Amino acid sequence: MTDISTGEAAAYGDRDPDALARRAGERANPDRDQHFLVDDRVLDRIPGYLPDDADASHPLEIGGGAGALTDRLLAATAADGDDQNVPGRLSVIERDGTFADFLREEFATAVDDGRLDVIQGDALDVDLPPFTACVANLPYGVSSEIAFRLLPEGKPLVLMFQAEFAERMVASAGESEYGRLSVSAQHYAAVEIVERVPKEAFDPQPAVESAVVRCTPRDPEYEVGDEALFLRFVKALFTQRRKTVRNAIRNTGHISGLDDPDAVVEAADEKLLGRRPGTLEPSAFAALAELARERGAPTEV
Ligand SMILES: C[S@@+](CC[C@H](N)C(=O)[O-])C[C@H]1O[C@@H](n2cnc3c(N)ncnc32)[C@H](O)[C@@H]1O
Repeated sequence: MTDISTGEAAAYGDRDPDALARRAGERANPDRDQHFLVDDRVLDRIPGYLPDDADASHPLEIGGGAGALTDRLLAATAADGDDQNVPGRLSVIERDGTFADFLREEFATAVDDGRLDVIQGDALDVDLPPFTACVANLPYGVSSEIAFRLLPEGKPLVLMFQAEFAERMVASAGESEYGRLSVSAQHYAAVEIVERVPKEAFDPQPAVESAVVRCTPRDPEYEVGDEALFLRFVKALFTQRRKTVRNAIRNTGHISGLDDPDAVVEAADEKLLGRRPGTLEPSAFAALAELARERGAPTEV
C-alpha cells in the first residue's frame, strides 16, 4: 500500500509527478533550468527509447529534479549485467541541493538497497560515475555541453532537448539545420528524434517545444587520425557556411589551427573546394581534415 505522505512504499514507476513536486516543497525555477515533466505518458515512454540491445543495468540521469523520471528509471533499471539476480543501479546528478536531498529522502529505500546514488553537483564539473547508458530531461541552458561530455563516452543516450537543437543534431548534409552540431554529434553516434514533446508536458512550461533524441554509439563511416583536429576543422568551416570550402579553409586557419591552409587547398579535390560547407557529408569533412593533418601542419590549439 502506498504511503501518500512520503510515497516511500509506492512501486517504482507509479509516482505522480505533481505529488512529487509538492512533496519536494520547492517550486521548479526556470531561472535554474528547472522545467519538470508532468505528463505521465511521456515519462512512461522515455526509458523504453533506449536501444533494444542497450545495457540498462546502470543508467545515469542528469538533473533529477523532483524525481518523476528517476522513479521511472528505477522501475526500468534492469538486472545487473552478468548476474540477472542482482537488481540494477541508477546514478543521478542534480545541481540543486534541495532537490538532491529530496531525491535521497523520497527514494530512501533504493538508496539503502544500494540501487540509487544521488550526486549533488554540476554535471559539467563532477566526475561522471560509471554508467552503461544515460537517460535525462536535460537542463536546456547547458544541454550542448552535457551532450558533448557524454557522446565521447560511447554509451547509448536518450536525452530531451529543445526541439530546434534536436533538429540540428539529426540534420543531414544539404538541410538548412545541418551544421557543426550535426557533424560533431553524428561523429559519435547514430542520432534520431524519437518523440516530439509539447510545452504542456512540463511545469513550468518552457518557451519552446522539446524533442527526445536517441544516440546509439557506432563508429563513423570514415576514419580520422586526429579527432580533435577533425572537430576543430568542422567548427572552423561552419563559421563560413556561405563561402566556398576553398575560401572557408583559407579564412579559418586560426580556428582550425592550420599553419598552412593553402597547402590543404592545393591538395584538395577541386569539386569539394567549390561547394559550401553545408552541403558536405561528414565523410567529406573527414577527407579534408585528413589532408589538413598531412599537409596543413596543425599547431597545438
Ligand atoms: C529540465 S529539469 C528536469 C527534472 C526532472 N528530471 C524531470 O524530468 O522532471 C532539469 C534539472 O537539471 C538540474 N540542473 C540544472 N543545471 C544543472 C547542472 N549544470 N548540473 C546538474 N543538474 C542541473 C535542475 O535543477 C533540474 O532539476
